[in-house]
Amino acid sequence: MRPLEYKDGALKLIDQTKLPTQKIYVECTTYMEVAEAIKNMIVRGAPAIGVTAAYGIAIGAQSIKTQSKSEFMQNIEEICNILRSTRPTAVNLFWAVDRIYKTALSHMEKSLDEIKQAILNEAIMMDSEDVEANKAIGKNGLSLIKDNFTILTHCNAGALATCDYGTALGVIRAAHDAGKNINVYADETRPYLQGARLTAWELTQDGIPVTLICDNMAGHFMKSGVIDCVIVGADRIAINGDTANKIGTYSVAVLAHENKIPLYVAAPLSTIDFLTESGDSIPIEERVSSEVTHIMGVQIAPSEIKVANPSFDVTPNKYISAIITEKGIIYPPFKDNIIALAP
Ligand SMILES: CSC[C@H]1O[C@H](OP(=O)(O)O)[C@H](O)[C@@H]1O
Repeated sequence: MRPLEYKDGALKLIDQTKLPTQKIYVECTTYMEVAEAIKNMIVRGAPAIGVTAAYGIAIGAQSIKTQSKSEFMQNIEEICNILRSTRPTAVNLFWAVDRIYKTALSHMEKSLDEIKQAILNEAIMMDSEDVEANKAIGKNGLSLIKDNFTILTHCNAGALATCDYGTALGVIRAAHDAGKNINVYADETRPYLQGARLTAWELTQDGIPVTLICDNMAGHFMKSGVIDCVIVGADRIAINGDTANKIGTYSVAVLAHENKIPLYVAAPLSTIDFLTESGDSIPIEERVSSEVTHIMGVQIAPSEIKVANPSFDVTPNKYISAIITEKGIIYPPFKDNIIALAP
């Protein structure tokens, strides 16, 4: 199940704001439409928004008419900055934009048409690399999942958050396909309900047993011995292992720690920020109030109410048992073991 598909100058996206009741698509033919799709969470999820931005630059490059290479690169820089400005927390976005920009620079001796093609080829390569990375994450995570495990997950770190297969849900898919008879408890994940709307939908589509719970029920099911482990995705992992993920992950992590339940982060290396020492300096996106005061357009709070809506929080490394990547499982001491993987 892929959230995005590039073909002949257009990027077709599943409109994730409409799932699960409607599976409709949005077609982006300009880089501004791609930027709006990321900003408005038509496409979301750290790896997915990175590759989406890469395709956005490729589409933008095709529209640049100048025959001057310096003007072309100025235009590319403007497009990159617009895509960088869409959302601040997922480091994959910045990693992807930087990789495309460097691709353009490394082909400067070529013709403009060849540079445009090189940019598109790089975006296509990043797309397929992400899918392969997710399948490797799934395979590497298998050793942590015992038969008959009940796994709690938060938000959606599934195929819809990546280019396919998912990270946290990649481990869950791999365990299910390996016949481990696992079942999943999915937090609804207020306020945007990625768990209720997306994870529950994905796992149901795949025939993986899933129970939807409200976020405030997670502690009860941990304390009562239902949950065997927690697996979540990530938007930015600092080199000391502190991890930014969907708001509510920190609460889940503290509850898991209190109940001696392992919490695993599943993420590709493109989610590790090798320039950030700790979670203290990870920017946290603040989103619009209406995401809290309305559910699917239905008002549930007074219009004039003051709202705080941080879209992510940071889980300190002491609450994380291991980080599952495509290169293998990273255990504490995270800083030494993460730096060893630095490009
Ligand atoms: C596979 S990373 C998914 C990651 O991104 C989500 O955030 P959002 O839905 O706001 O893009 C959430 O933090 C997931 O864990």
